[in-house]
Amino acid sequence: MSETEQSCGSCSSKQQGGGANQALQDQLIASTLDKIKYKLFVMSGKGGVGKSSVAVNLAAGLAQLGYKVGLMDVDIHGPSVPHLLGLKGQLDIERGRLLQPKRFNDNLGVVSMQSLLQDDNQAILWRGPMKTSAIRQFISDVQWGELDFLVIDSPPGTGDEPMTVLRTIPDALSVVVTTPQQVSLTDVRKALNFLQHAKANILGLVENMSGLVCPHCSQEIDLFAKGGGRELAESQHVPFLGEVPLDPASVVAGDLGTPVVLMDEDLPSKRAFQRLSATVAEAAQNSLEAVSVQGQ
Ligand SMILES: Nc1ncnc2c1ncn2[C@@H]1O[C@H](COP(=O)(O)OP(=O)(O)OP(=O)(O)O)[C@@H](O)[C@H]1O
Repeated sequence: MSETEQSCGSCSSKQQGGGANQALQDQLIASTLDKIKYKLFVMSGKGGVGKSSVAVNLAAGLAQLGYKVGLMDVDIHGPSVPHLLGLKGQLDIERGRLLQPKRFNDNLGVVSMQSLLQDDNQAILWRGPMKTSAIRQFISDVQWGELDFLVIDSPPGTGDEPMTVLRTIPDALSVVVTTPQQVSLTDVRKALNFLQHAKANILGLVENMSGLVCPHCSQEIDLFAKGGGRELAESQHVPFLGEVPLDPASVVAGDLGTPVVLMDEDLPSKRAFQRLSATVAEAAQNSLEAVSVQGQ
């Protein structure tokens, strides 16, 4: 594996074209986002808590409910969305044309920054400004059309990528993912501070890996304790959106490229993601209504 400074296909085509015009890009971003009703920004304070799994299953769960959904993965360094959905290959990039999302099914289209890179195995050494410009370009250059929901998966933490997404999509509703362990809860507190500082809209908190359902006896074991996410949400006055158990089937589903929420079997994590999707859809609708009432 070689390490290199690399630009994505989309960036390089614009550079050849004479550099991006910021005002024009702002217009393009605004016209893309205008056609999308709700933008869900899935984030976490800590890596490995299941943020991408939540983003993928939430997108697939909303699509299953009949909504038109887009899923955008802006994790440049560790994109897992294409793997979790079994999507391979790069997006077609033609100079001067908008990018078309890959279709996962009739209701769900997907784009990942990984599919813009020339070589999946190359480590990328992008610094802050490059990431910011690549993400803005990525948001402006995808032709989503009319969508009910755009689900955005970003890298963990409070770095350049989350900040760029929040600045570019000010009406994004943040869904914060945590696990019940103390170390994750401490990081999520920092993530909530970051969101408040960025004046972001917080839709609520999800507790992932919340108890383990034994595949043999179906008894629930509190492997990493349970309920810390709900308690934290209450103490921080943030809505609690739901909990998803630790379910080995979820890992198998991910490796098969099928979100667990779409599996045929009746699984604890499938049921949890279905509940979460319905709760999120309702919370998003309520939040938009609240904003329009405040604006009257
Ligand atoms: N509810 C769950 N039950 C069992 N395994 C899970 C669950 N949620 C996530 N996982 C597994 O945990 C691992 C990490 O999940 P995932 O990649 O979604 O986390 P992440 O927070 O997005 O990670 P990163 O910080 O790298 O972006 C994966 O192997 C995934 O299959």
